[in-house]
Amino acid sequence: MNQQASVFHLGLNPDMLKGATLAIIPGDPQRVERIASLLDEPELLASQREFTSYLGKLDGTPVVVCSTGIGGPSTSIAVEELAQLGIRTFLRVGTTGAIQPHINVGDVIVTTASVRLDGASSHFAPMQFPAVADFSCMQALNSAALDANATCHVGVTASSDTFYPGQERYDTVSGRVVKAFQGSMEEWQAMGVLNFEMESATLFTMCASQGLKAGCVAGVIVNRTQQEIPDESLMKNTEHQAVNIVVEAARKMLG
Ligand SMILES: O=P(O)(O)O[C@H]1O[C@H](CO)[C@@H](O)[C@H]1O
Ligand SMILES: O=c1cc[nH]c(=O)[nH]1
Repeated sequence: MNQQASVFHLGLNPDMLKGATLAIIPGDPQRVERIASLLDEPELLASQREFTSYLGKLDGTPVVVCSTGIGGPSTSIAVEELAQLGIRTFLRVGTTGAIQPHINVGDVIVTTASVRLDGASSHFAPMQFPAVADFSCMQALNSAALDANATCHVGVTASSDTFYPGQERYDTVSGRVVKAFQGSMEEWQAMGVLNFEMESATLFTMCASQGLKAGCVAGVIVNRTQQEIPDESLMKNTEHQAVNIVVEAARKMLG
């Protein structure tokens, strides 16, 4: 904490959180206001770098919404500093690329555990430690998805530091992917991995290894077996569905 008792990056101090213990954490700062609008009495707290935060209430209980930015390093900062401020449960809501043919754009995925294709998680626990979601968070997210009549897939996610090589994308300047990732998507598919995203490995490892709870729901905006570029209008609807689900899951966690 600095001299004003604010944490280093988020621009928040303990008084501002009013005792909140649960945070909803999207990657995109622009998603924060939309999530906060579904809470009672939403109030902008701070906006610094990739970290925009709001406080709101669900059935009278304070809830924080704070963006993590893209990837493990910034996610680790957001989660660390929110935990310093008293947050104990983290519900990530993101967008994702599915890699199994039966998953459609518009579906949602609740992650049970993540393949640790990130670097930040190894700063919290050795690679033998699983990046596993908290069971009660998974249950709340799955139940909220069913209540919303969403098509929900529950399973393992590959969570990568990079959007391009780590997710075996060849539509890059060089057109190359390093050998370590060539053929990796096919291998994950064969192992039943559902999707790619970029934060859950760090989030789950740091939470599971430090007595914190974490869950992750993501809206499917592309299916990598069909297309690389998302349809903008479908993307917004998918994102909104995932947002509605995470807010209702938060309500269940607090109830
Ligand atoms: O939509 P968000 O939450 O940012 O999540 C996904 O989108 C970003 C990549 O486009 C990565 O952060 C990935 O995890
Ligand atoms: O393919 C995708 C889509 C969203 N986010 C990712 O990390 N990958």
